[in-house]
Amino acid sequence: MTNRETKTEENSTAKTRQILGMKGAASGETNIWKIRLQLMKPITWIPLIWGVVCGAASSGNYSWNLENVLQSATCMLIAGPLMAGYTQTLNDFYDKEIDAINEPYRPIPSGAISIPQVVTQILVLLLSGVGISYILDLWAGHDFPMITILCLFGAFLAYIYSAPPLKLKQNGWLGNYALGSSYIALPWWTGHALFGELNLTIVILTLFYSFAGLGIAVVNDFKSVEGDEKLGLKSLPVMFGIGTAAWICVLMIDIFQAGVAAYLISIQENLYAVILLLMVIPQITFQDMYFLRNPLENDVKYQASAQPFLVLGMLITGLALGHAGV
Ligand SMILES: C/C(=C\COP(=O)(O)OP(=O)(O)O)CCC[C@H](C)CCC[C@H](C)CCCC(C)C
Repeated sequence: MTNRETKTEENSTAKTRQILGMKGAASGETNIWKIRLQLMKPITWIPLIWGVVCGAASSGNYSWNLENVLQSATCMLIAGPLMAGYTQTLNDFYDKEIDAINEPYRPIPSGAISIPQVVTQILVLLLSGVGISYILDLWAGHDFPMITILCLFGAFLAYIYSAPPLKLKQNGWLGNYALGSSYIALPWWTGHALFGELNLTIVILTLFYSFAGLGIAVVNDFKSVEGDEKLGLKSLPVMFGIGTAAWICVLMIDIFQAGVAAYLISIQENLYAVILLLMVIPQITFQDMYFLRNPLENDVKYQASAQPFLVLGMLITGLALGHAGV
């Protein structure tokens, strides 16, 4: 490959990263809609959308008719573009200073978008998310507006995660559990509540599963150790050092998935439990091959290789719960 071809390829990768809201994005974008989309970090919508699918599966009531498809698509719109978009924009709004150190090319520290434009975006996304949640509750015939309540709860969690005085993200344990649970449990509850009755077993099991999400959330912290340290953010890599934090991270991911498999065995869903355990094996392999060897270099590579198996395991669990009628 010639130098010119390599440069062109690097440029297009940086552009893609910019649109998806990933680290290493290109700077200098002037189209305001692309900048707005970058702030909403579309890459982060995927787990929330997937969580809704898992919840629909665990309700045991999802059927492939047009109304259910449209209702689940609306729920995914709320969870992904609207509420995850709101959360990410709000987070970047409160992270101006730290992003100026860690990711200065991001839209706010680079000055690509003004503060009033950012505030408008936050409000529009939040109000649309809450409004459409209420419409979805009416459409699903809910006496109690569960989807709206979950949406408001998520909005509140997103606020205390990013904004002072609580700013949960400053604490490695609390912040990452809030992140893990709102990416696993919250959309799961929403999908389940849309098609069935949300119950305590689902709530507790998904909160348990969210500890694996905590591990995944910690992987995200290795990229920003320098800025976090300077600004006193107590992420796990800052508190325990890179090596120990990487081990905490992988143990959380593996042990809590295995715990969920043990629960599936306890409710006689043995086949689903075995499939879930089989999904953990490649994750352990990638932890050994990439992450534990060099967490700073291989964080993204590890996520890209291992995450598909974690999320498939979530769907297997959802199907098992739906099958068991939990
Ligand atoms: C902003 C979030 C993560 C980014 O964290 P951090 O600043 O450490 O990372 P970067 O350096 O990459 O910026 C996510 C925070 C999640 C939050 C606690 C709550 C999310 C709420 C849901 C989006 C609400 C979904 C409701 C729906 C399912 C009805």
